[in-house]
Parts: sequence; C-alpha cells; structure tokens
Amino acid sequence: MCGIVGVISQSPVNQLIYDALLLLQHRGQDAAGIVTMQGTKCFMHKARGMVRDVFRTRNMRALPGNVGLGQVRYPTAGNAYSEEEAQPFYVNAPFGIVLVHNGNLTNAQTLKQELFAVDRRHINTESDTEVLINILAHELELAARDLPLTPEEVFKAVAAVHRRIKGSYAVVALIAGYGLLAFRDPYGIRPLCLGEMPTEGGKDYMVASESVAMEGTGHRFVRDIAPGEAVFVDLAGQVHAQQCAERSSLNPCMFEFVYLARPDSVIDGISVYQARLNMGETLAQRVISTMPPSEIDVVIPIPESSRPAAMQLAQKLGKPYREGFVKNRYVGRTFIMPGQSVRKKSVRQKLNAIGVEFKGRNVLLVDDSIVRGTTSKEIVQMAREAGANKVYMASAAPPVRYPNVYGIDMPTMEELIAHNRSMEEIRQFIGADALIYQDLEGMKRVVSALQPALQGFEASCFDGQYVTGDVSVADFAAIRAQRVAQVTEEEEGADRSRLALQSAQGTSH
Ligand SMILES: O=P(O)(O)OC[C@H]1O[C@H](OP(=O)(O)OP(=O)(O)O)[C@H](O)[C@@H]1O
Ligand SMILES: NC(=O)CC[C@H](N)C(=O)O
Ligand SMILES: [Mg+2]
Repeated sequence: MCGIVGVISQSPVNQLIYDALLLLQHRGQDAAGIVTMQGTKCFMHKARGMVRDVFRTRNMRALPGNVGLGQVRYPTAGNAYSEEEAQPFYVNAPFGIVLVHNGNLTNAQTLKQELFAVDRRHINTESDTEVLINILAHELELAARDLPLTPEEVFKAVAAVHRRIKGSYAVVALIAGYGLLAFRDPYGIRPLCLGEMPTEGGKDYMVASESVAMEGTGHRFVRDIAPGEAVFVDLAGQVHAQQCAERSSLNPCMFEFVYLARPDSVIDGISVYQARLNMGETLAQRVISTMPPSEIDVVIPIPESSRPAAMQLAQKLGKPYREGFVKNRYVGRTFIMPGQSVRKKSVRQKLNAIGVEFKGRNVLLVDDSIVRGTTSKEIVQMAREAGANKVYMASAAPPVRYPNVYGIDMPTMEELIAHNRSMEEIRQFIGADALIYQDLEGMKRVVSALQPALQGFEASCFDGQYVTGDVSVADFAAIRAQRVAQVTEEEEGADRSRLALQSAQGTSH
C-alpha cells in the first residue's frame, strides 16, 4: 500500500497536499512526491524519504497552482532504492498526465512487453506504476476525438484500462488543462474516497486513500469511490462520475483493517478502529478455548497497531491491560521497511520494555499480525529479559501463509513464518510459551458485520484465495522473481544507507 491524494481547489494546494501526505505517512515511508499544476504547466518534486525530509521550504515554494496530487510510497514492485520509481509519474502525451497509484498490477511484466511491441511505448523502470500511466495515456489517446477532451472520453479510456490491467489499483491522475481523475479497481481492493470543502466561490475537492486525510485537513468526507468507478473533477469544479468496469464487487483488502490503515479512518463504511476492537473480541474467545484465563496476569499490546484489539481482548478476559512496551515515536513502522536486516534491527530501536510490567508475571502479548515473525521473536525475548515468568503470544489476525500480490510486500511464501510450519514450529521459532491465532472465519464474520454491502474480503495472504481470480502461475512467478531480485539489492541498499549514515555520524558500525 501507498498513500495517495489529489486536490482541486480555488487556492494554492501545495501545503494542503503536504498536510494530507503527513496524515497518510503510515501507508508509505520510502519516498514521497507532489505535483502541482498551474495553467497547463506541472511542477514536481519527489525523492526518497519521509514527507518531512523530502520537502524543504524551497521545494514547497516551487509547487504553485490550485490543483495537485501526491503520494507516499511503500514499494511493492520495482526498486525501493530508486529515486526514479518514486511517484508521481509523468508522461507528456496525450495532453500531459501525472499519476499516483496505490496497489500492485499482477500482469505488469506482460503489459510492459505489450506496451513496447504493440503500443510503441518504452518503460524505463521496474515500476508497475510506470506501466499503468502508459496504459492510461495510450487509451486516452485512442478515446479522445476532437478537442476539448470530454468526461465521456475520459471514462471510455478508464474502461479500456480496466480491461487491460489486472491486480489492485487506486489511482489519482491529473490531465493537464482538464482536471483530476480518480479510479479504483473493480474489486475495490485498495481504498479511495472523495471529500469536499465549501469555499466562497464554490467547493474544493479532495480524493485520498483514507478518510483521515480529509478530516485532518478540514474536508468533509463525501463517500468512498465505488469499485470500478471513475470520478473526474474538471477545472471548473464540476464532478463527473461513472462506473467504468463491466463487473464490479466490493472486496476490500482485509490487511487494511488488520494493520495498514489508521484506526481513525473509515474505509468502505467500516471503522478501522471498530474492526480492530471486534478482532480483539473474537481473539478473546480463542484465548479462552486454549488456556484458562487464570493463567494470565496481564495483557500487553505490541505498539502501535495492536492496541485496540489488545484492549478489547483484555476487557473480555477481565484482565488488566498494561502498556509494557514504549515505542520510540521517531522510528517508523518496521513491517513496511525494505530489507529484513533493517526491519530486525528496528524492532529493538523502536520498542523497549518497562520492567515492572513483566517481572514475575505471566504476560499475554498481543500483536495485530505475525508476518515474518521478526517482531514477535524479538519481543518475546525482550519480555523474558524483562523478567516475565511465562510469555504467551496472541495474534489478532490468522496465520499469514500465502504471498500477497495486491500491494502488500510479501511476495514470497518462504519469508512468511506461518508458511509450511505447524503451530508448534511457529511457537518454537518465536520462543513463546503458548501461541494463539485468530481464526479466519471469525475475523471475516466480525468485520463484515460492520458493512452489509460487502461481497467479501481480499484475504489471500490468509486463505490463498486471490479475489481477482486471474493471477496466472506465470504472473506469480514474474512478481516473485522480480521481488526476489530486489531483496538482495535492497539489503545491499540498506547496508549502503547505514554505512553512509554512520560515516556522516563518524561511527564505524
Ligand atoms: O511479523 P513481522 O514480520 O514482524 O510483522 C508484523 C509486525 O509488523 C507490524 O508492526 P510495525 O512496526 O510495522 O507497525 P506498528 O507500529 O503500526 O505496529 C505489525 O503491527 C506487527 O507488529
Ligand atoms: N504499495 C503500493 O501501493 C505500491 C505502488 C507501486 N506498486 C509501487 O511499488 O510504487
Ligand atoms: Mg506492530
């Protein structure tokens, strides 16, 4: 996942986009970028790093205009260390298009060849987003008849894009001189919503990955963009919307509710916070059926994302909920960091135990999910070092056993701690005295209870069912091969970054 935002306003948007990106920072920490448009001229600044580091005052001053978009990137295709793959992407024809994307195309490699051989377009990076913008540009070229470009032609192009690309995609694009386009894949895997703000001269509009970006910038949440739908806001502030997919259904990514999204966001009508509370409630049932609650002295969350689930679980068990770990707020989210060595080191930098909460106690540690097991293994060890008597571990999500190809960076099975391991083997790996997982059906039931309009969830990392139903063996292999090749590069890149930092700080290791 990444965080994306687009704005069409009656006043300058650079600061507004910056603020929205800060509110979406939890969705991507690797790179950030903003494009603004004044007249038909686009201004871009993008670089690797978090929002605060990427945009200095001089960069902000160089982003004029009342229309723009931005992105925070968590790479799931291509290279995390390449500045060129930071978003937005730009193509100069037709019209001039800039685009940001959250998601992952499963047929990017095939499309890349097709673009070159048939559409005569060259793709210069490994990013699937560069493929996407070129497909959109090509289809817009075909759909546009006489000038000016009409919303109907834009929708025709989006319909053609839906037919060609596979996978997950929430997209915001600017078409120079025409307006802001936003669309969502026909399964609604990745989130995208629309907001507005009344102004003296009419209304300003915002589209963003999560509702928190609207609330935090004073916009009123209007609605989620429907799966397969495209919304086009022209430069006069007129909103046009159309369903552009032949078939559509609402199957949001379960991992958004487990971990990715902020708890104060509402996605497709489901409060992320409430979803997490409900997960805590069903997890409590699992704990009760595994061990007598009398064996547990205290429930301790592993900050940050597990807090609501842990809180509800503790209440259900009638046990005290205590903050036993303090999180260093200056270290980012470890799971979305590229490279296993960085992730591992960051767990200890990020979390520290408070001795009194552990000494001589039987503690039940709760995390939202166990993916590679990096966090749980370190944390169990830390709880023991802090003097815990027994250390039990509970996960508010079921075992993650299958690769994700829709925008969460877990493309290979081997890296997943629960893949091909029994419960006992996982327990031994993380070193806990007991291990309790959420059950998948229970989780689906309590989250879908919050939204009757759901057709289901994209929950492939838990159940191996890929909702688009069209991921071929070759697609899996291509995604896997590309990411495996990147892992080595990313590890090396991480080492390079660390060495550079150390030499800047004058340390040697
Ligand atoms: O099993 P693993 O591979 O370690 O991945 C799972 C862990 O990673 C995430 O935490 P993260 O530090 O990214 O973010 P958070 O502060 O939002 O919990 C998640 O909340 C789990 O704690
Ligand atoms: N996490 C995402 O949404 C990633 C978007 C895109 N696939 C990239 O790697 O840049
Ligand atoms: Mg965590």
